[in-house]
Amino acid sequence: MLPHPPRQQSLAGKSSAPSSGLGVSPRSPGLERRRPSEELMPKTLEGQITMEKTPSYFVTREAPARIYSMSRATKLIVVVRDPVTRAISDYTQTLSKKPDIPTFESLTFKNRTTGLIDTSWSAVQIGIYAKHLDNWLQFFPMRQILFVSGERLISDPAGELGRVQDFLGLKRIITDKHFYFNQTKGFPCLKKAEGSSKPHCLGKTKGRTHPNIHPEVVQRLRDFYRPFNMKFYQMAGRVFGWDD
Ligand SMILES: Nc1ncnc2c1ncn2[C@@H]1O[C@H](COP(=O)(O)OS(=O)(=O)O)[C@@H](OP(=O)(O)O)[C@H]1O
Repeated sequence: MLPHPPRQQSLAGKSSAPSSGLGVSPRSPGLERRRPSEELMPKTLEGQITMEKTPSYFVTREAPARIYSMSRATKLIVVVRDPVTRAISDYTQTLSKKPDIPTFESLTFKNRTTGLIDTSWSAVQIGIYAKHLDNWLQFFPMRQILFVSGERLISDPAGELGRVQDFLGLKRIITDKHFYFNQTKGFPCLKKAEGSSKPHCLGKTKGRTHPNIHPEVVQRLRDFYRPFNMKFYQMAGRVFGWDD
C-alpha cells in the first residue's frame, strides 16, 4: 500500500538530498517532521501536516508531475534568494568540498571576452527561477506555492515564518520572541532549540564567507538575471527587490 500522500512539501536551495530543513521549526501542534530517506512518508492523520524537504525538486523537470500524481493538494514552499548571491553561495559550497575546481569566473562564462554566460552551469541555471516555476505551474496553481524570501528570512525571520504559518493554515506560534540576532554568527538564531532550553544557530556550513568576485563579473550576472527576475516577480506576485 502506498503511504498516505504528504499534504505539504518544501523545496529550495542547493542540496539534492532530503534534509532536515532550516532548523527553525519549534514544534507546532500537528506538525510532523520525518526524513523520507530513512522511512516511508507516514500516514497523515486529520489535523496533521507531513513535510518533506528536497531542495533539488524545484529544478527537477519530472518533480511537478510526480508530486501531482501523488497528491494534487500538496502545498509547495520554495526559499529563493538573489540568484547572483545564490550562484556564489553554490560555488562556495562546492569549493569547500572540492578545493581544486576552476575559478567562479571561468565557470560563469562560456566566452569571457564576449561575456557570454554558461547557462548550462548548474549554479547559473538554478537561479533562473521563472523557468523552473513555469514547470510547476503546469501542474499546481500559484495559490498552492509559497515563495519565501531568503533575504527576509535573515533580516526578519519571524515575519517570513509568519507568512509560512498563514500559508499552511497554522496558528502563528513562531514569532519574534523565538529569535535573537547572534553577532558572532551574523545571522538570526533560535533562543531555544527544539526540545532544549539552549540557544541554537545553524551549523558552520550555513552562512559561510563568500569569495570576492570581480564586480564586473557580478554586474554581468546581474544583467543576465534581470529579465528573468522581472518575469519571476510577476508570476510569483511578489517583488523580491534583487535588482534595486
Ligand atoms: N539563520 C540563518 N543562519 C545561517 N544561515 C542562514 C540563516 N538564514 C538563512 N541562511 C542562509 O542559508 C544559506 C544556506 O542554506 P542552503 O541553501 O545551503 O541550504 S540547503 O543546503 O539547501 O539545505 C546560507 O547561505 P550562505 O551564506 O551562502 O552559506 C545563509 O545565507
